[in-house]
Amino acid sequence: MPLVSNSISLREMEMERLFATEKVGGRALYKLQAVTVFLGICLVLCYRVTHIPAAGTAAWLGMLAAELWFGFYWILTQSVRWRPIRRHTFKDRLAARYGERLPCVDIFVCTADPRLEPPSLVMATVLSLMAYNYPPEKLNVYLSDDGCSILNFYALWEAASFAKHWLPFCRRYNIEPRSPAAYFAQSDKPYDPQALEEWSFVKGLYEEMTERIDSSVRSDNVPEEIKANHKGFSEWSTRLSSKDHQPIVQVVIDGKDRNAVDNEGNVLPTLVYMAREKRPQYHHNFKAGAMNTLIRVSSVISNSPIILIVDCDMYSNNSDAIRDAMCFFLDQEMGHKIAFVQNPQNYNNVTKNNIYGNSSNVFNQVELRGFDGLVGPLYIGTGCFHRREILCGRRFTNDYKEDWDRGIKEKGNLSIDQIEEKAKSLATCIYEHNTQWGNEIGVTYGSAAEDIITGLIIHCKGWISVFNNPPRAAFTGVGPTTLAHTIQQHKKWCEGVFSIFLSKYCPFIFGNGNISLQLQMAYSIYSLWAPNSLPTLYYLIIPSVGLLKGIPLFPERI
Ligand SMILES: O=c1ccn([C@@H]2O[C@H](COP(=O)(O)OP(=O)(O)O[C@H]3O[C@H](CO)[C@@H](O)[C@H](O)[C@H]3O)[C@@H](O)[C@H]2O)c(=O)[nH]1
Ligand SMILES: [Mn+2]
Repeated sequence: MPLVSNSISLREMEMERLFATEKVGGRALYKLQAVTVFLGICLVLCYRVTHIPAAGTAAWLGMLAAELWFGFYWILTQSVRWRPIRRHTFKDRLAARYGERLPCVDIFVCTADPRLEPPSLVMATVLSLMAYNYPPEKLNVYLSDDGCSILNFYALWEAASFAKHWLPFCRRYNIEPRSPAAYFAQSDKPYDPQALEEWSFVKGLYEEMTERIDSSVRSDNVPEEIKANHKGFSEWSTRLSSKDHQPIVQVVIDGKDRNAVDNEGNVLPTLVYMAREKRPQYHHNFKAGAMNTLIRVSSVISNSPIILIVDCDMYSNNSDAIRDAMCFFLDQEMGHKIAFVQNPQNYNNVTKNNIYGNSSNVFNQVELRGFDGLVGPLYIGTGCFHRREILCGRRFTNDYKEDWDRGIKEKGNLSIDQIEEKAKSLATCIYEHNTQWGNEIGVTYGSAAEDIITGLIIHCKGWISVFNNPPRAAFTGVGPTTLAHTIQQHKKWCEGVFSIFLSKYCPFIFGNGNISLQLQMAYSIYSLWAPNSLPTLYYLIIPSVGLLKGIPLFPERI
């Protein structure tokens, strides 16, 4: 009975999978609606072409041009609406198969300005990332400080000692979220007296630490007696400017050191501070430059196969997020094709009905899922797990096998000081000169939307990506709430993605032959945001002007 045995083996194969993919329902209805919209667009265009008036011809033709554009743009958007999919992971199967034999992970957090991104909040993010439900000896957290601020270094030093209490507390009570700032703001006092005692003790420690950090920020100074505690403070013995300074790499916690343990004797994750060299005469390439330096610096300290990139204002909200990502990377059928696992960018300070649309519901709930149905979501800069090799430029080949066991796990012959010196030599301004960094290797330079372009190149090299949107969001952060901030952020994004469209990375040119036409269209939705504003403005302004002047631009009777 070959049929039956076939179906059993197929079922068994399904049971082996670490994640499932399902189509989002209601597609037939959506497609029906889309066909009616398409017909509507055609009818509007027909009417425009066949009813050109004698008076106000130019304005009428302008309306036609705007409608042609809207029709074209609507067709582009269908690429991400046609077949959205949903994923879910099987962490129990991952645990059954691998136990704790999981790959090492390097976590990159970036910050740029202690005035705009308060060090105490950056530390809440760092602590949430150190507290993942993942073997701590396999976690390495790197903070890139583009502001080169002693305040951030001091805050990280404080966070390292608070982590000795925080990590066991998180583990014992299995709390969520693991950002102490978010947790204490949300959680109620526990009823159990013993738990309450510990809760109050840890909360007290956290508040005292935050107060010390905040007061040093207010006075823009770190007390002298504290500076004696760590050799790293001597880097700031001369006053440094954020735009002109030597490279700094300081291993604040060395996870390979047997003495680096929390107050219950468990290993701590490695924690590293980095401020890459900055000189006025060299371009620093913003966040992309920081990420590329971290890729190199981490390669001599931990060199993990997986890299998680997080903005400092986005804390980990789900301590299982790394295990979720591993369900994709370690899946036997698809894992070898997956370059990155992207989580949505959720904001906890923005309501669902925010008037500027900053909660990005359509993008997060519809479009990213639509991308996933094509080849996978774009890389959106934060909340993304990358494979190191692929971020460093590897092309897809079917025979490539990832070495999940890689990573520097044991103490080598070099001392920490020697490792730091080696890392510093990789964080200089001139290191990248005459190399392919920022071009063929690492995050791509030249656009304010370095993330989108990097993701596009990875897709063009044959890899796929995965969108993971678990019920409990993996990351949440602070989004813009005022009109001024919203405009500023949208301007940066619009400029960034439009510059991609005008460059050699234009999805229709660069993607031609490398990715499907649908994916080229999908990328273009965002690349064409900026020009989309022109017909929109025209459509808003000209009909009103026409109304005032008595020139009708819409049919008077239907
Ligand atoms: O020279 C710089 C500039 C920025 N950053 C950091 O980059 C992150 C993102 O910058 P931000 O100014 O907050 O931009 P957003 O508009 O919030 O960022 C979104 O858009 C960016 C560009 O598309 C992506 O890189 C981000 O990941 C994504 O969250 C922040 O953590 C900054 O600290 C640096 O490290 N160095
Ligand atoms: Mn931000």
